[in-house]
Amino acid sequence: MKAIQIRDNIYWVGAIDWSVRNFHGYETGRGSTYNAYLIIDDKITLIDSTKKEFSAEILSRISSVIDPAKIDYIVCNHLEADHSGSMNDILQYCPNAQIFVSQPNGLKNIAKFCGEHSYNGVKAGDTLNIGKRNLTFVPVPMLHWPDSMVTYCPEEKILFSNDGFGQHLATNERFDDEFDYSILMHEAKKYYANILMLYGRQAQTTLKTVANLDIEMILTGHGISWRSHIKDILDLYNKWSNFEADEHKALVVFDSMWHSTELIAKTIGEAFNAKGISTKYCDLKVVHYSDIVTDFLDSEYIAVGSPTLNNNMMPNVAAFLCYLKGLTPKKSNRKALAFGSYGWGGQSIALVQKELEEIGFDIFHDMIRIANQPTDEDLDNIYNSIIEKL
Ligand SMILES: Cc1cc2nc3c(=O)[nH]c(=O)nc-3n(C[C@H](O)[C@H](O)[C@H](O)COP(=O)(O)O)c2cc1C
Repeated sequence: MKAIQIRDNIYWVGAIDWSVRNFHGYETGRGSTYNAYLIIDDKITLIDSTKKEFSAEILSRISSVIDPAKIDYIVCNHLEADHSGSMNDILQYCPNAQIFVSQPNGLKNIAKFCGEHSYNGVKAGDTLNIGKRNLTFVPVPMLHWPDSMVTYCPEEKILFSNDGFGQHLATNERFDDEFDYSILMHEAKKYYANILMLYGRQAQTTLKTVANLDIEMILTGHGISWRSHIKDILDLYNKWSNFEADEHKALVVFDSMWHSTELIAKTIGEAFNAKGISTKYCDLKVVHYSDIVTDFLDSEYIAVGSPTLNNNMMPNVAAFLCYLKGLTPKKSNRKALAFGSYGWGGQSIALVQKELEEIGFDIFHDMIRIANQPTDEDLDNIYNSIIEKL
């Protein structure tokens, strides 16, 4: 397989994963890529690698430019196996290559990911000269692991951003001006929501650092890289990392066995719409939670409903709330409501509300509990009561 030239003597040598549909629970309907970059300078330098399953692919792309035995330096911006998994296989060809990883967090753990080798720890601002070019290391802890860092090349004005600004997208195109803009931005938002939403503070710190750099290209660790829409993606990261909500957006998330909770969900949505708040229905039987959190990222309101099943909420709803709880920053101040139908005990609704409170949402309306199927009168009451609160 061939490398793709990015600039003179800089190549993309990553792998395209057309088939991946589940990435640690995140539904990746458009696949993904594991991006790695090769710089040919006095010291031949590889930046990041791929999942282990793609060792042959990265090695063949590297081999289309140089003999992998000639690699002098490898930069590991992030230990996670999608960026480091093939490093051990690559090192079989260039056992004397020097490896650079963040210090202390990368250095502490890299052997567990890449095997026993000699590693060099780098700190904020450390610079590695590779010939005509320099590489400056900028650790970005918890964006999204403790070891995460980005690498900047001032001579090229390129930021190798690893997981920052990436998207899960399998594509032969490498740059933002070669690909459908709205799909790209949607996937960038989905990536931020599912991987980085919890780490808004760290993203803000990174954005401040990035703002001081002269950047012509952001070469990402996944999907498409940025050269024409850098300002757009930085502005969006600023908005997302501030956790800014649109007061005209609501989500109604539910599961339902016999449609009663579903009827309540539709009524709640109609009330939102009547107040000019655009509402998305998310039936957990068919909408994946990684898509729901993408919409949640900028929705002011969220209503979550579950019928009672065996004294509990539905498993789908519990899974969604568990995922949402893990990703939502503290003090999020989003507005929430619990609802559902039940047959006798009706425990699910209070359990949902408790989870919403624990996540830190403002409960803007009393929980809605309806025994069995809601009557027209029940639905009218729900509609009017919600209108009153909005
Ligand atoms: C398998 C099963 C278990 C149930 N367990 C409970 C329960 O423990 N407590 C309760 O109040 N209702 C229970 N119900 C009744 C449902 O909550 C009730 O039928 C409700 O109206 C269903 O809402 P839905 O139409 O949104 O699915 C159960 C129903 C089924 C089918």
